[in-house]
Amino acid sequence: MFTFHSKKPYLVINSGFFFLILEFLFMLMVHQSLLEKRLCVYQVTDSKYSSAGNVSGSEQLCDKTDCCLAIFQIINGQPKVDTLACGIANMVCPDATCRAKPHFIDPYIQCTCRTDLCNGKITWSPETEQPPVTQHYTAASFKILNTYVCLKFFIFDVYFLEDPLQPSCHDYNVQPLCSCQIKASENQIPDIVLQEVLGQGHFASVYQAKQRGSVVAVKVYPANWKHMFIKEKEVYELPLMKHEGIVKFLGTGRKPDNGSLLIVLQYAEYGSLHSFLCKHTSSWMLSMKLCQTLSEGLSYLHSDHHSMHKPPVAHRDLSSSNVLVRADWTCVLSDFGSATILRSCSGHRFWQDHTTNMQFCTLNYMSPEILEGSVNLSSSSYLLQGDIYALGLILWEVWMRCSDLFPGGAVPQHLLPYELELEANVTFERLILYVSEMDRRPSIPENWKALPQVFIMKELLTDCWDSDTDARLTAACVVDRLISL
Ligand SMILES: Nc1ncnc2c1ncn2[C@@H]1O[C@H](COP(=O)(O)OP(=O)(O)OP(=O)(O)O)[C@@H](O)[C@H]1O
Repeated sequence: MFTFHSKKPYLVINSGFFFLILEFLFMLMVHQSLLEKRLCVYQVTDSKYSSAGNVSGSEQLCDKTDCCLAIFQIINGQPKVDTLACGIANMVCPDATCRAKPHFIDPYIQCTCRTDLCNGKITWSPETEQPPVTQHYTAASFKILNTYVCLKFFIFDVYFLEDPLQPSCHDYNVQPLCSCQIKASENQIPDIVLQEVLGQGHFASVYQAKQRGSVVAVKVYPANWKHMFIKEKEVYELPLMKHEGIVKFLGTGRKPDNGSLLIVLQYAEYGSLHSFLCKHTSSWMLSMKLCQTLSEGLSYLHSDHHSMHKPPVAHRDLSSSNVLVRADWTCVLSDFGSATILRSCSGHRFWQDHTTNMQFCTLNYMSPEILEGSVNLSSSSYLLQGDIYALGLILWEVWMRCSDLFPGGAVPQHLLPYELELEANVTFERLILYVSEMDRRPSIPENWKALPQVFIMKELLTDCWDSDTDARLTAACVVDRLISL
């Protein structure tokens, strides 16, 4: 293997051994990079960010990623710090320094970078063609304007490549909202009188309100969350979004006193499915009505009526809190703040890379592939499949409150998925271990086994929350299976 010349020693290595050494060096580098933990500037208002690593003063030692993250809001032409912290697990950050990218959510910009404390220094060039500005931030100068991101998000972006060899594709273009689409079309809706608060979310508050004698629900976004308001409004305003399974959208408006932005919706008398299940048990027929109307709503949301310009929409934050129950015990989908419109692509190929699109979904309902960050970035169908996983969990929640499924026994209190197994405060770490690594799901009670329909129900749940995303049912199939029950 080795040949030494007497004067000049040459090392002659056979190719197998050469590659072995290369592999060893590569493993060593990987090992080193794993040992080396990234240090990021830390300044956030949302304590959830602290779970991304150990915080010491204004610095954070990242646990799950090599990337630092920075989010800025442009105010009066200058970037102001919004969030500085470690990125989320599996984030990809090709840049060594923090080079701000125009964010499709106006007026924010963001960067990810992979050198220590790189997120404390941003290079940003405003659209006005001014020379690039490099801003340094010290811990003392940070002024946090808004809480922006929580643990519950993942990140992607879309790139398109013309490919004449592939004139049509079977997938969808994940449609980012660009600032050119933002039209200030909100009108002041007259005669709205806000009454009691129905719910308080991450960005908005929902009120019961009176409008010309009718009861309506009004979602109020503070003026500085305009981008979230626009994102949700855009989904409601899609063609053919009127459906029995989707909460009726009545219009938008603006509060004259403080500029808050309003989305006016049909009022759902029982509130969220979550609060309904907390207060009520249901018969078999009622639980089937809830499940079926919910699945029909999702099936419609996912449907593609291409010729009529209704693209499929992935909800991406499906949970029992984002499903409403009307007076006739039918379910409607609501809260499209995280939804993604999947536009058909023709003559284009695309792939997705990690930049930004926030997903504020509820931890318990995050599918294994989203928890792991191992979503298939070459396809957008994973977004729909993520909804199906959440749908399976909600069906389980409904059936767990069905008195006919616990004959002679007490119906358990309402439980969120995994609440029994992992207790009320489910953490990301415990959930990923349980759901992904152990491939476990909410347990099916023993009582159910005596019932004739349980086999189909179990199969339906299993086929919704399968860890193999391609093995999951479509929402339309879920509807069919429920009808067969
Ligand atoms: N149309 C409605 N009728 C009755 N109650 C409603 C209606 N819309 C929303 N709510 C109540 O308000 C709560 C919050 O609504 P929504 O999820 O739209 O707000 P959000 O700010 O997006 O919340 P989150 O950030 O937690 O998803 C719901 O869980 C529900 O209890």
